[in-house]
Amino acid sequence: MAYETVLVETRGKVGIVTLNRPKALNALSAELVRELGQALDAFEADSAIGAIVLTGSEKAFAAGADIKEMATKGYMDVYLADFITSGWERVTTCRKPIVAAVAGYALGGGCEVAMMCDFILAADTAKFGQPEITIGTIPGAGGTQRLTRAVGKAKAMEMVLTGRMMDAAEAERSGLVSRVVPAADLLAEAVKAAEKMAGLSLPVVMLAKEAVNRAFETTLAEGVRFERRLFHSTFATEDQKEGMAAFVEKRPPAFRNR
Ligand SMILES: CC(C)(O)CC(=O)SCCNC(=O)CCNC(=O)[C@H](O)C(C)(C)COP(=O)(O)OP(=O)(O)OC[C@H]1O[C@@H](n2cnc3c(N)ncnc32)[C@H](O)[C@@H]1OP(=O)(O)O
Repeated sequence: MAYETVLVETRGKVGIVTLNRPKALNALSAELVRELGQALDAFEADSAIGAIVLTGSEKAFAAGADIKEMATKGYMDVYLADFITSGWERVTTCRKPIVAAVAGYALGGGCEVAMMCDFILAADTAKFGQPEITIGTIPGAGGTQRLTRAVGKAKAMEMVLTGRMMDAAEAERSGLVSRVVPAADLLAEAVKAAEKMAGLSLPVVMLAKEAVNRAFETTLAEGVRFERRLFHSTFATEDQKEGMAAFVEKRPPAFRNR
């Protein structure tokens, strides 16, 4: 598949998608979002891939939806096309784990796409924000919801109502990102985390991801019941037998994704 706006590569069991519109700070055009979806489809379908890294450039993970493409749209254009939902949420339906590796700006839709990933590793240069209010609109790809769940109401309100950006250190303190690393190490660290996941049992990793995501959708009691059922189901896998036998026998496990 030939891509124009993303670069796609593999390193062992890790698929890497790099957003690639450097002159527009990786603004998320319709074409880029479509190609991102195609790249994720390809990695999901590839049984050799166990985890995915989504990244951008040194200057920008992504500076948001493409404002030039969006500026003249009318209500019927955005309503009938269900603008933002269609295509963008492909990241949230990906069953394999996705790490966002963020350097530079992750603004508007860029911040929203990063938050759709399973976790965010940030370079010390990263800046997160929802500046839509400064251009006369509001977040439309989950920013008001996911940011609030990640950092709490006070910080989310300030960011959404004023457009203030958060730097990497504040993002880590606030729970938006899992870790901050030097910019030069960002991709290597993200690939290392992805390799770790890709070396585990894919079905069990998928179950774990599903269980954590359920925490955002349900009550504590329901979530705990759901988790217990998934936990029980791991005992039907060959990989649970292999993982525990390997521990007892003091050898590395050889998972077969079964
Ligand atoms: C998804 C929704 C619904 O939530 C909506 C959104 O995402 S709305 C978009 C939210 N994002 C923003 O408002 C950020 C817009 N960008 C900026 O504020 C600045 O570009 C910056 C602070 C990120 C960086 O500033 P600077 O270093 O001065 O670079 P620029 O000269 O401004 O930008 C370089 C180049 O990139 C183009 N650009 C940047 N962001 C976008 C964008 N979101 N859409 C389209 N194009 C963008 C910018 O226009 C420049 O290109 P040229 O005009 O020089 O060709």
